[in-house]
Amino acid sequence: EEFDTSKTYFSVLETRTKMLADYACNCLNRYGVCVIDNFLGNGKGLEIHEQVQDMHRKGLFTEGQLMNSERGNSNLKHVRGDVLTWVDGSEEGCEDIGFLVSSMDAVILKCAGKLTNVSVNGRTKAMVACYPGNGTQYLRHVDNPNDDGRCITCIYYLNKNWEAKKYGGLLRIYPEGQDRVASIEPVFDRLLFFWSDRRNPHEVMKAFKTRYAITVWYYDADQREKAIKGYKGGMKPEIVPLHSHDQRSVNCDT
Ligand SMILES: COc1ccc2cc(-c3cnc(C(=O)NCC(=O)O)c(O)c3)ccc2c1
Ligand SMILES: [Mn+2]
Repeated sequence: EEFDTSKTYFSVLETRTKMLADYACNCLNRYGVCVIDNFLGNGKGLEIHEQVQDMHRKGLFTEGQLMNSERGNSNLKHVRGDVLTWVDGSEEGCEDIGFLVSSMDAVILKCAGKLTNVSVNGRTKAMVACYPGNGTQYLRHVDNPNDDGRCITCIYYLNKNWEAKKYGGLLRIYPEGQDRVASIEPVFDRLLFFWSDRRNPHEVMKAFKTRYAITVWYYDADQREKAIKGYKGGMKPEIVPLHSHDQRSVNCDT
């Protein structure tokens, strides 16, 4: 009978997503950091890069907001120089970003029950960020220092032929209590997961070429519940349910 390629495609995708999830859980539980290269492949990666460049050209990026703690700093550019915009991936011209966050969700959904002390029940929208490349950086910080509910930072890099020696822009993570530094190049089609809390102080080194990244933060159900009750400012705990590829929003524990 007719060879059903679509079924084969989805079963291969399913198997690969499960394999990536197992790898991510092992790395996160053991090292607190996980790097996956060639996440979506050259074609899809280029489409996402194209959409982000279009958004940038249309002037949709704004100056990176500063958290209250950073506001005290007089020269705001000095703390962080990224410009950014938030998308949920359903907007006009953001379809490929939508595909990316669904692919991130698909991996996280398959991690259910296998991440130490974490039960993911949602995420932020996608933050599309650009370091303009005029020596802009992001000084050492912790994404979630005050238990605002975010447990995993997930970053997808879009930068073709990135050479850290020439363009800088390394992400440096200083895992708490370890004398090791993770230096991560923001290379095209690279996906990165790391715990968002104090276990992973990190910085973005000065970038001398336009540097694009798309980030989502995943929420832990319990921590977010508590954060909502005692909400005291900071990253607003707006939550997006996870979407697997058939666009149904599913809860991890179903
Ligand atoms: C209250 O509104 C906002 C709005 C946006 C915010 C964005 C960040 C942020 C945090 N981390 C990084 C980072 O570490 N990037 C690493 C890399 O690009 O390799 C980054 O680029 C941006 C933090 C707080 C925010 C608060
Ligand atoms: Mn950060």
